[in-house]
Amino acid sequence: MYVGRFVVVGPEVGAYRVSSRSFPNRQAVQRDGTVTVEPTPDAPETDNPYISYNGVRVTERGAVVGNGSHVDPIAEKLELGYPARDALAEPLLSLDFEKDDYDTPRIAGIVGVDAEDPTTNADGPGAVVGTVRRDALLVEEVTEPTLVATYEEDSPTAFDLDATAAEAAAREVYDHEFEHAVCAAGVNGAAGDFDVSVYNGE
Ligand SMILES: NC(=O)c1ncn([C@@H]2O[C@H](COP(=O)(O)O)[C@@H](O)[C@H]2O)c1NC=O
Repeated sequence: MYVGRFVVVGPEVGAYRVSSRSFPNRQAVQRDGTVTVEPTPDAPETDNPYISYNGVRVTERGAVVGNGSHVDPIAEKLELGYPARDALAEPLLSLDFEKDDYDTPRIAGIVGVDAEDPTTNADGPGAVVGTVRRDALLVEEVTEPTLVATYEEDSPTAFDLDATAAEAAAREVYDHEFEHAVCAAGVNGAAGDFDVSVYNGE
């Protein structure tokens, strides 16, 4: 099954996988707490605005994962002190689904939300996941690893993630049977202390 890009988001571990039929020549590059999805040096030129972006951004109040340019404003709103639910919801709503041939949804999540955050019920680290599609804006707290993908699995649903560490999470989602894996990133930890890892296959 092809589900396109997907995130898995839990309170202390999360991951993002790029799967792609159209733009497979891409890699995940880590610089400190940021993972950028970008074309490989041998990739054909494209003017598609949706294929290069930061897919992970770590902040002091949670680690953001997602499939496009909304990751940056979500991280910035967290850093500004917005509650996690609102930091996730506002950029999804204002940027909306992608204006491509597929109306590709934007998907995102925040891992390791500070226990003080007013929009989670968690005593320890919390997590929020969301998507904006043509027909919905869904944003909710989750207490177990939860998947949302761009296609098919396009509403948050429980996901059986074994990994508890960033590197293992990146590998696990890369190796998942969903088709056309390209690259992946993993994150684990809690606010103020996150590990980030990327995996681009062998
Ligand atoms: N985030 C990404 O890495 C990404 N890769 C491709 N897209 C969009 O999704 C469309 C379909 O891509 P594909 O056939 O690779 O699933 C592309 O034309 C592009 O508009 C993306 N946008 C959202 O997922």
